[in-house]
Amino acid sequence: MSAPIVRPLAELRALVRGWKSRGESIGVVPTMGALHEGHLSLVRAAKASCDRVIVTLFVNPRQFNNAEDFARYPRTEHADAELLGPLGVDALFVPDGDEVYPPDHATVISVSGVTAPLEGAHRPGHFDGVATVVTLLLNMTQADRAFFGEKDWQQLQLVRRLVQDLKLPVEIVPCPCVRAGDGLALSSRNQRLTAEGRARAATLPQALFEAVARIEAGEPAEATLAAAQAGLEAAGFAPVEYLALRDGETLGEPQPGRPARLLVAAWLDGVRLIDNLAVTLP
Ligand SMILES: Nc1ncnc2c1ncn2[C@@H]1O[C@H](COP(=O)(O)OP(=O)(O)OP(=O)(O)O)[C@@H](O)[C@H]1O
Ligand SMILES: CC(C)(CO)[C@@H](O)C(=O)[O-]
Ligand code: BAL
Repeated sequence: MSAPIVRPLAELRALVRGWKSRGESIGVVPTMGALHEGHLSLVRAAKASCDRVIVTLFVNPRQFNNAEDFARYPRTEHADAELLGPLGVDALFVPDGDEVYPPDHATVISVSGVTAPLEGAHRPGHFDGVATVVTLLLNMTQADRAFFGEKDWQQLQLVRRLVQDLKLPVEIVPCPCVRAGDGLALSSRNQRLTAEGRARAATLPQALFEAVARIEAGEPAEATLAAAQAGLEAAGFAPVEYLALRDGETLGEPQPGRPARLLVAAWLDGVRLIDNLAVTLP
């Protein structure tokens, strides 16, 4: 059986009111659809700790800095609902664009600092779109807990900052990145790779794992990252937008004694891939 699709906000609000009146906790998993095992792991985490689970599916036009990327983004709503049914999802909320952003919508949520480098620098406007829609989705669902994947590490730090700063009454639950057998982080954009490109894409996580091992063994980060980038370019990644060692929370310069993160964004055959790993600085 498919998960029930809910479109009007009024219908979602009625469900939420009923659940809250019975004291049931609500978890939300925000997505842009084209669901895969990465998303399903978030849903399972939500089911494990919440009485009710809402998955949202909204391909948010405001976070696409590239019109072609928006147009090509996979849209598989009915297959998504079928995948979610057996997991016991209570509602797949698929709001209409006009209800999320009516013509007179005039509010933008902008988080500074953590959003400035990396994705923020390469996708202008992207994080304003994410912050605005996440705030809307949290308000629309009234969730007690919201589940986000560590695959989108910088997005996760943005959401944590946003929730703290706006004092939103929701707990943000980070969920580990789910990878294919060859290490590639699952992502709906992987579907755009050819079979040959998909095989080569595993070079990306392999380069990250190797660089992390070297840095943790005490090799100088700068030279290690330069070698890793050259390896990626030799494997056909072009351009490598960034391959950077950062503080895991602020995304600023890494600090001794604090968790660090190695993050990458690189294009392979016209498909933009991102990934990241934890680094314990020696
Ligand atoms: N491999 C994964 N492991 C864990 N969580 C994931 C994974 N992929 C996506 N997520 C999480 O699922 C949520 C929805 O992500 P989204 O719908 O953008 O999926 P996606 O596959 O990452 O798509 P995209 O191709 O846009 O990157 C986010 O919190 C994201 O971090
Ligand atoms: C959090 C999110 C659903 C907001 O549109 C999106 O950025 C995503 O899928 O990671
Ligand atoms: N998973 C992040 C959504 C995006 O790339 O727009």
